[in-house]
Amino acid sequence: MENVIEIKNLNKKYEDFSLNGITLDIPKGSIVGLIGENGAGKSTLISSILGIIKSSYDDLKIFGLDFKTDEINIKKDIAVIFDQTHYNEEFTPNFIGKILSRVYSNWDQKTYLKYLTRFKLPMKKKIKKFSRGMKMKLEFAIAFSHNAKLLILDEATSGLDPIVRDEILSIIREYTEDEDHTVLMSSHITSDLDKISDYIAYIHEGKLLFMKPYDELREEYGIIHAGKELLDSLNKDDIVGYVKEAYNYTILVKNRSLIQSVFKDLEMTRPTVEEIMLFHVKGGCERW
Ligand SMILES: Nc1ncnc2c1ncn2[C@@H]1O[C@H](COP(=O)(O)OP(=O)(O)OP(=O)(O)O)[C@@H](O)[C@H]1O
Repeated sequence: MENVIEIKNLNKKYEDFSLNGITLDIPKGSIVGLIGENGAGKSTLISSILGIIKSSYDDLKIFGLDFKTDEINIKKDIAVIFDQTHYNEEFTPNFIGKILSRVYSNWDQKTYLKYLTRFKLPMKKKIKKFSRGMKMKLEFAIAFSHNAKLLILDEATSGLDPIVRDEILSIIREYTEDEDHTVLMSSHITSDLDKISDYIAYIHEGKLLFMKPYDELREEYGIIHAGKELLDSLNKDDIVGYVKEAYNYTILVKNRSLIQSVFKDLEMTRPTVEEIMLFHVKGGCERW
């Protein structure tokens, strides 16, 4: 499988935090959801990949090109959307189009106008008068108008209402219908990632815990509601974490099919991304 991003042993050290030995491949044509608690290192990783902050690594390739020698070429094909617009709020979409047509050699003004119309964004209104949803849609219109092959979103959908978020998820899905298009997306709204991710990459305290296909995750893990007796009879290595509720335990297990083959009548549900994250972080505890 072709990879759009290949990172080998990326490290970044701050005084009180370090990203440690991140090795990660992002497959072409996929949507990769990047998860992790506050301060886990998601933004630091994204900024490192983009060269916004300086990090060390054994290898960083994007589109098969070496980031150290081809940064400028690589960046032409990347669009990044953060949780805030980085355009001057005095600008209008009309003016931004004019500027960007000079910045990007592959700027497509027709496509830009098409998206502005589709998103109902007024050409001549200053961005400062836009709602947050409108600002994010403008970012997407821009990203899609210079034919970016890699879209990186860092908390881009936070603070948006469910309807706008849903619309944005549809736009992202539509974007990846072209198999040359890839998305790396960090979000705390894990239900959004449940809806669209092909892979989940999980960063915890500066380390990559795993990067796995979403379907495999749902296949591998299971949620069990049971009593202490069952908790005690499970193989300890299969228990990712558990929570004691009023009358029983909620347990996140690995090796779901193996457990099911031993405990045939046991009811197991498939966990959401949020449950996988919570149980990994909290381990075994009385309650969250
Ligand atoms: N410029 C900086 N100088 C020192 N420490 C920093 C700097 N930028 C980030 N950090 C620290 O690095 C750690 C990781 O931050 P980062 O923003 O990457 O986490 P995150 O996973 O994106 O968190 P969140 O979900 O809250 O956005 C934090 O402890 C933060 O304080």
